[in-house]
Amino acid sequence: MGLLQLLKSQFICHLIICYVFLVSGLFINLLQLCTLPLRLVNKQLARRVNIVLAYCISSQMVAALEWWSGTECTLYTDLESYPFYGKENAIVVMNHSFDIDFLLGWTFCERYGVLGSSKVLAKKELAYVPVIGWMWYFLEIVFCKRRWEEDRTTVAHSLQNLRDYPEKFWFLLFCEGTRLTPKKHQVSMQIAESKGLPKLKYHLLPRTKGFYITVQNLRGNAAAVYDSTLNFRNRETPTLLGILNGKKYHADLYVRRIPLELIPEGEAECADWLHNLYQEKDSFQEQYIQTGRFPGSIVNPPRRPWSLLNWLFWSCLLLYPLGLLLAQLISSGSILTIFTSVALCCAASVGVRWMIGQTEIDKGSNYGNKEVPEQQLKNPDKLNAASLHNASCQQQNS
Ligand SMILES: CCCCC/C=C\C/C=C\CCCCCCCC(=O)SCCNC(=O)CCNC(=O)[C@H](O)C(C)(C)COP(=O)(O)OP(=O)(O)OC[C@H]1O[C@@H](n2cnc3c(N)ncnc32)[C@H](O)[C@@H]1OP(=O)(O)O
Ligand SMILES: CCCCCCCCCCCCCCCCCC(=O)OC[C@@H](O)COP(=O)(O)O
Repeated sequence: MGLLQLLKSQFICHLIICYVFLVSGLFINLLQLCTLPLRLVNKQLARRVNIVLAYCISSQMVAALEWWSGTECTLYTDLESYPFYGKENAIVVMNHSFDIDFLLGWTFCERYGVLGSSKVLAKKELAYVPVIGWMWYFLEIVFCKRRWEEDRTTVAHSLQNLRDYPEKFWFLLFCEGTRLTPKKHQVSMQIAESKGLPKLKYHLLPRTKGFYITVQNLRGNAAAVYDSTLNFRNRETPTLLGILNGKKYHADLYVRRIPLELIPEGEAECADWLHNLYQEKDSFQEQYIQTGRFPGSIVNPPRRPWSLLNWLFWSCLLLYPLGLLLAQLISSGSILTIFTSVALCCAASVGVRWMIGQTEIDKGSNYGNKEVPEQQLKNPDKLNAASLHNASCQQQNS
C-alpha cells in the first residue's frame, strides 16, 4: 500500500472530510432557508440560487468519488445522441442495484453540467436526512410515500411545478422502487409470473405508475428518456465507506436516448413499454456479465475541476477555524471543555455514520420484501389495487 493510500485509509482523514461536509452542508441549508422570502419576490432567481447552493453540497460527494477515490467512469452510448446530453431536460431510468448508484448518477450529472439542478423521484424518508434531504426540499425534489393512493396527486403536482424550471435538469427514476436484494428479487419474480410477464435476472419488476405519471406530466418539457444501465468492473460492490477509504472503482454506464414521442400515451401501453425496456436492460446486463462491456461506443467524459475546487474552498474555510478552536481548547486546559468537545465529536460521528447507513442496501427498507399470499397470486386482478397497497403499507411500517 502506497503512502497516499495509507493516508486515505486513516480515520482522522475521514473525520476531517465528514466535518467539512457536515458543517458546510448545515450552513448551506441555512442559506437555502434564507431564499424562501426571495422566492416570494422572484421565484426563478430563488431557484437559480438554490441550484448553486445545492451544487456546493452534492459536488463534495462527487469530488470524494472522482478525486479522493479516483473512481473512473466510462460511458457507452451512441455518438448521435451524445451532443444532446446536458442540453435538454430528460427523464433518466436507471437500475437500482448498488449502494452508491445515486452518486454515480450525480457524477454523470456533474460531467454534463446539470448537477445542481438534477432531480429524482425519492422516497419521503430521505427528506428528513440532514444536509442532503433538507437540500432536496429547497431543490423541489419530488418525494413519494410509495403509496399510490397518496402519491398520485402529490407526485403529479410536484412534477407540474417543474414545467417552468429555469435550468436544464435530468429527472432520475428508479422504477424498481427499491434496491435489489435476493429476497426482493424472489418476491417480485413471483409477481411477474402471476402477471404472465417474463422473468428478469438482474432487475426487480419495474413499478410502472411512477414512470407513467412522470412521462405524462413532463411531456412537452422533457425531450427524451435516457435509459441508463449501470454496472461495475470485476463484480465490485462499491460502498460509500469504500469511497471514504480512497478505494478506486470502475463504473460502466450504458445510456440510450429515446425521444419522448416514442413512448405510448395510454397508461397500459406505457406500462407494457416499460416492462419491455426492463427486458432489454436485463439483456444488456447479461451481455456485460458475459463480455465485460455494454453495447455502443465508448466515451470517457473527463472529470471537471469544479467539484474539487468547491471542496478545497469549503475545506480551507472550515479547517482554519477548527484549528484555532482546537489550539484554544488544548491551551485552556479545562477538562470539562475538552470532555464536552470530545462528546460532541462522537455524537457528530454517530450522526454521519447513520447518514452513510442510508446509502447501504443491508440497512434498506422492507418495501417489496413481503411475499404475496398464494391465493392473491392466483387472482392477478386483485394484485393491483387495495391488497398490494395494504401489503406495502405493512411492509413500510414494519
Ligand atoms: C445518466 C446518469 C444518471 C443521472 C442521474 C440524474 C439525477 C440524479 C439525481 C439525484 C440523485 C439522488 C438519488 C436519490 C435516490 C433516491 C431514490 C429513491 O428513493 S427510490 C424509491 C422511490 N422511488 C420510486 O419508488 C419510483 C418507482 N416507484 C413507482 O413508480 C411507484 O409506482 C409509486 C409511484 C412510488 C407508487 O408506489 P406503490 O408501492 O403504491 O406502487 P405501485 O402501486 O406501483 O405497486 C403495485 C404495482 O407494482 C407491482 N409490483 C411489482 N413488484 C412488486 C412487489 N415486489 N410488491 C408489490 N407490488 C409489486 C404490482 O403488481 C402492482 O402492479 P400494477 O401497477 O399493475 O397495479
Ligand atoms: C464529501 C463526502 C462526505 C461523505 C460524508 C458522509 C455523508 C453522508 C451522506 C449521506 C447521503 C445520504 C443520501 C442518501 C441517498 C440514498 C439514495 C438511495 O439509494 O436511497 C435508497 C432508495 O432509493 C430506496 O430505498 P430502499 O427501499 O432500498 O431502502
